[in-house]
Amino acid sequence: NLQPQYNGSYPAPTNTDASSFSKTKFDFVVVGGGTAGLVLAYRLSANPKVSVGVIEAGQYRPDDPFIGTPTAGNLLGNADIGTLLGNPTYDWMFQSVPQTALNGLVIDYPRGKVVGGSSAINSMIWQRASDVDYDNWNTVFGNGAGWSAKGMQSYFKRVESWTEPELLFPGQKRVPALATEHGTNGPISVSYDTFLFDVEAPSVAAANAIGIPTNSNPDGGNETYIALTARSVDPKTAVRSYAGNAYYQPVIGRPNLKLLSQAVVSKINFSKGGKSGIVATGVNYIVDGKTYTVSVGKEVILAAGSLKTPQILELSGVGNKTILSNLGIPVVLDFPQIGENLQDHPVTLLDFKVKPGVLTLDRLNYNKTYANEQEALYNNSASGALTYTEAVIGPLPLQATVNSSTFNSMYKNLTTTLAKRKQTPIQKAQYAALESMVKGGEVGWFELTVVPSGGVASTAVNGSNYLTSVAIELHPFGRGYVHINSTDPNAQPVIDPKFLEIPWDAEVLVHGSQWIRKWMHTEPIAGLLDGDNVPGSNVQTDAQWDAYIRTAVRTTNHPLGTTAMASRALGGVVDPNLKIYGLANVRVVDAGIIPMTIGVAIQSTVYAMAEKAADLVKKSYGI
Ligand SMILES: Cc1cc2nc3c(=O)[nH]c(=O)nc-3n(C[C@H](O)[C@H](O)[C@H](O)COP(=O)(O)OP(=O)(O)OC[C@H]3O[C@@H](n4cnc5c(N)ncnc54)[C@H](O)[C@@H]3O)c2cc1C
Repeated sequence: NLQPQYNGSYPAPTNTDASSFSKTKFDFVVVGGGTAGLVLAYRLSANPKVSVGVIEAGQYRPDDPFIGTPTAGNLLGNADIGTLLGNPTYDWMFQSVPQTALNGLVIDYPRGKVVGGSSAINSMIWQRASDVDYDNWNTVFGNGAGWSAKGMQSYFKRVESWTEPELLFPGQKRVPALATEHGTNGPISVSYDTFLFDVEAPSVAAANAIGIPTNSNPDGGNETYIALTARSVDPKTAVRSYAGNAYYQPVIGRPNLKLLSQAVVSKINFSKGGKSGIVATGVNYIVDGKTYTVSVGKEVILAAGSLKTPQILELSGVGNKTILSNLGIPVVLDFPQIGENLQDHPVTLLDFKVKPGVLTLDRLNYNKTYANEQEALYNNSASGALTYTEAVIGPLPLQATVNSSTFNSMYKNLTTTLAKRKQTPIQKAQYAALESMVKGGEVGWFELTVVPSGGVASTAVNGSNYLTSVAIELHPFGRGYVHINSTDPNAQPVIDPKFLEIPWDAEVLVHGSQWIRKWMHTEPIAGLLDGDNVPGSNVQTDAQWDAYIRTAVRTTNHPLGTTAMASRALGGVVDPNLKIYGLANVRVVDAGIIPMTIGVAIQSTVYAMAEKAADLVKKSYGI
């Protein structure tokens, strides 16, 4: 067996316990041992003179095969296939409030609750956005050149140990520039699928046939069009590479790094009135129903994720004073922008029947002999179907999926809608940037994907094969929020992504879904399919598609923006050093600081941002 073996039982012990942790005064307390939090822990504790304490609500599960095996966990973030999502050992299992524009539909919001956070349960897709997305962080949001695409590039490389692809898609060339974009000595292994099913290459060829080229270097500043997508998987062992095994396991022995697992942070404690202003003095956390306090020497770093960091701030008295006062929480700092500006990529689902004999992932579910064979291959040689992650992904400019008259009419409707809305300063800046981006066609607006299985858009019939295509809107205009409605730190926050509340967002998904159907009816993929499944071919007109997608919207699991990095004038929550305005020593380092959605899946950006944050923290203290 190629997997490294942890021979003990789960949850595995870390290197501290609740009581000894509370007796230590750490230089830095990191709240959340997830994707970004563990990058901070790894980098800051590299200096033996710096003490770092990490508090993580989930368990420590080194070498857990459900986390490690690419297909065991999940293929698609929001699908109930697999063992990680909807399983309280790994997942916070949040849900949105009923979505007004989706006839009250409630959206499942999985979030990693384990050492490694969401990187332990995600779909492992590894993408980098087009330059313009990061350049906006510099110019539109006022954060300076360090946050531009150029300023971030060395941090993307610092994360990665990249291995070049073995297989190539139709239309793909080996370009040396792909290698120079990537790092080769970083903690996260980045590689490509070595096993594909029968539907990927024909799908790419069909897209090529209708004018969508293959992009041989999607990481070189232009993400658009179809690529063989990289993934965070170790190519030698075919095991998921994530914050837990890449940024924590190797440094568990550092005496100056303590990670307390299964502990829920309930509050940051502040002192007020001194010349430094509002200073965080420590953090409260709950283990087995008992509350402990740990003190902090330098800083509290919040890395609890975009849906939990605002909750911790609000429970600590930092947030909208009306929300806090209604719950009887004493106000430390009135900060109405905390928890606002929630953005996410909405996705809608379509599936198609695949002809008998055409290999898809479904065979693992209904054919025990095949499943056993593939399991043996995985265990003995790190190969076969169990190594699979989604490979065909294409962020397309909107103009590639709709004709110019449709584009012009959509754009006109958009400007009319926006003109009627009251916009906050950050929304004004975002909408202006989005309008210029969509017209420029430099970024992906609508993303196509191929999932070689059923069970996502509809219930799979045993013995049948499917192709699911997930249609994602990459730069939505909808803006939601996450806030508390309870003083209980274990209660889930109120999450409202406001999916499709701006009609443009629905139109993008309607036209995108129609494009996907056209694509799937194009050879050579058409010859492998047995017709539309869900929605059926009775769905034809724009109005019928609109009605369908409002039943089929899910999250792509990329919530962000709830503690946005932007200038004060725009209503940002953190400054370009990721420090919360108005607090002396609290930083946020998680997906919440990303000010606006980017045109790709976000994990590589979260890692790179956290690497940069570690440098910023070190610089502030000369360590
Ligand atoms: C199901 C799913 C699929 C995804 N697929 C992809 C993909 O394929 N590609 C991609 O690029 N991105 C993907 N993403 C998104 C990506 O994984 C996340 O955006 C990223 O990992 C977020 O990192 P983070 O550091 O902000 O938060 P997280 O990694 O979620 O870390 C937050 C940590 O804080 C802990 N925590 C929270 N509250 C408390 C508290 N009160 N006390 C103590 N600890 C606390 C949590 O348990 C968690 O470990 C996916 C996400 C999910 C959930």
